[in-house]
Amino acid sequence: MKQTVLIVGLGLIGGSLAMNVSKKENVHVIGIDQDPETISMARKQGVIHSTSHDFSDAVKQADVCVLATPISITIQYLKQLESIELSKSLLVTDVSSVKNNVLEAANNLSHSKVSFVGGHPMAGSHKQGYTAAKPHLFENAIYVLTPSLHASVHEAERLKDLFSETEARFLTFSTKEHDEMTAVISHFPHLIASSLVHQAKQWQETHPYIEQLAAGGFKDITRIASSNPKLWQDIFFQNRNLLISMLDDWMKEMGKVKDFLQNEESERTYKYLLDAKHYRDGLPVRDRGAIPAFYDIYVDIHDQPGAIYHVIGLLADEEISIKNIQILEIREGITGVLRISFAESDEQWKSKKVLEAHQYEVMVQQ
Ligand SMILES: NC(=O)c1ccc[n+]([C@@H]2O[C@H](COP(=O)([O-])OP(=O)(O)OC[C@H]3O[C@@H](n4cnc5c(N)ncnc54)[C@H](O)[C@@H]3O)[C@@H](O)[C@H]2O)c1
Ligand SMILES: O=C(O)C(=O)C[C@]1(C(=O)O)C=C[C@@H](O)C=C1
Repeated sequence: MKQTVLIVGLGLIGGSLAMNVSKKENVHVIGIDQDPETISMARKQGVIHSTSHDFSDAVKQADVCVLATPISITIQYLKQLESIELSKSLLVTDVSSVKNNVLEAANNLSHSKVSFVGGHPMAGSHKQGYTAAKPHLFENAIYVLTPSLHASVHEAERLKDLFSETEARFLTFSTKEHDEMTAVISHFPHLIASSLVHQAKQWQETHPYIEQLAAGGFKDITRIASSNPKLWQDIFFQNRNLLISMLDDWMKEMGKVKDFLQNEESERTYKYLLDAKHYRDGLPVRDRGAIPAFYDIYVDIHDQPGAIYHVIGLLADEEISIKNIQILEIREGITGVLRISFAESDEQWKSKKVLEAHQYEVMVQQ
């Protein structure tokens, strides 16, 4: 049976989801975005089949609605649903990084035709907008579902089926569990990354060479500070209470480390670093199934003669051995993506470094 899927917000996340949903048979994708340029690119590339200037009109045609806008706007759209007259049932989901206020709005809906299952694909980028969207963005990533009070298991299953092309792995959590865990592994680290950049900026006033010295370590730990500040302002305020309490814990923890240093407690300092290393080293890297595991990178290339040859040549010059290479996406005039697989993790990271040194954009599959 043909399904009509409305995706509101075709930026990094909504655009990437649309690229997957539109691959499915019997799905008609309606896209809405406030930016006309975004709509025009998505239509040209066949990522959406039609568009609308009116949310209510589009919702009336849809079987599923995906809200992929900034969180506070997603909440406004959810509230609007209450007063829209629908002739058929509508399954609504979102992609918001913080869930408490979204789920509160969804639980408050008393529309008999609307059910809501929250969603959060745990993959992204510091980049924004449709031009940063990629069909493989969610491959192997965790996709968290947070059903509202009125949703059934069947509705969560429908979403998993709709997003099956993403190859994400679905997990269901309560809103509270979700917001606590994402505060720890995403929102708070973002705040610390921004604070480290501020510290460097202040030191640069008296040490002008700081920016030249900022190498691998500083760049790795602060990459996310280059994200869209408007989006993260929203995330911080949606998860404000948890961030405040985590800041208190962090300052206590830093006080402890300060004591180690002031009291010259080298053993305890060593143990602090060792415990962190053990936990970090033990984080799951990737799934190893029956098929031999490869270590993949994704490289953005432009649609021009010799583009693939150039990438392979750079790796060959460094004697890096490639196990597999796949062209994921090349359409005339737009960027394509190469997936290159290696047998060893070291080769994967070395390739990233080599290609980035030649201005390629590289994503490592972890
Ligand atoms: N960036 C990430 O890494 C990431 C990861 C997972 C989830 N999320 C969540 O995804 C959502 C979107 O983030 P993003 O990174 O895709 O942002 P983005 O800026 O790339 O995309 C947002 C899109 O929404 C459109 N938009 C804004 N207001 C609108 C409105 N009123 N009506 C219609 N369209 C509107 C914008 O034009 C843009 O195309 C956020 O809720 C965020 O919490 C982000
Ligand atoms: O990789 C990045 O740049 C991200 O910030 C992605 C990231 C994360 O913190 O892991 C950011 C926000 C999302 O809600 C989910 C994923």
